[in-house]
Amino acid sequence: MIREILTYPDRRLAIECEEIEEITDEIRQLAADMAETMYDADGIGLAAPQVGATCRLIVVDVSGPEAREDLRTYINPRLELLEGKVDTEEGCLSVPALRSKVTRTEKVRLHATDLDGNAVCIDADGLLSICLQHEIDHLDGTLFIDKISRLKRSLYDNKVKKWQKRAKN
Ligand SMILES: O=C(O)C[C@@H](Cc1ccccc1)C(=O)SCC(=O)c1ccccc1
Ligand SMILES: [Zn+2]
Repeated sequence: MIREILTYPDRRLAIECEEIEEITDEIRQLAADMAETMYDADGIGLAAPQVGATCRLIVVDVSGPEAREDLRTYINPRLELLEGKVDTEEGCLSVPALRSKVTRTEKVRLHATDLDGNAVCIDADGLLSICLQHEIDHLDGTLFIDKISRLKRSLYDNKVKKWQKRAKN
C-alpha cells in the first residue's frame, strides 16, 4: 500500500537506521509498499526512514516512474566510494520545493543483500550512483540539505517556518 512520505523537519528523517538481521514477511511488505510509494511520488529511489521505518532498506528504479522496469531492493546497503567527483541538481521527496547542487562521488561499489538473501556487489556510475548515495545517506539520517550552503539552508528553513505558520492558521 502507498505510505505517507515524511517531510523535513520531521525528526524521524534524522534517525540512524538499524541493520536488518532477518528478512521477514514484514520486511518484504515494507519493500513492496516503498516501491509503490516511490512510483506514486514520481521518485527514482526511496529509503525506509522516509516512510517512518527505522531499518536499513532502500528501493531504487532509475528507469523512472513511467518505465518502472528496473526496480532494485537493497538490504543493509554499504558503499565504497571509488573515484571521481560530480555535481548534480538534487531534489528529495522528503524536502518539498527545493532543488540544489550537490557534489557526489562519480563511481561507487555497492555491497548489499537482496530480498532473496543473496549478496549483491555491483559497481555503479551515472544516475544510479547518485541515487544510491542519496538513499544510503537517508539511512544515516542525512538529507541533501545537510550538504548545501548555510545560506541556502537558512533560506529554506525560513520557507518551512512560513508554511508551518500558514498550516496552523
Ligand atoms: O527523496 C528520495 O530519496 C527520492 C529522490 C532520490 C534522488 C535520486 C537522484 C537524485 C536526487 C534524488 C528522487 O527520486 S527525486 C526525483 C528525481 O530525482 C528524478 C525523478 C525522475 C527522473 C529523474 C530524476
Ligand atoms: Zn531523499
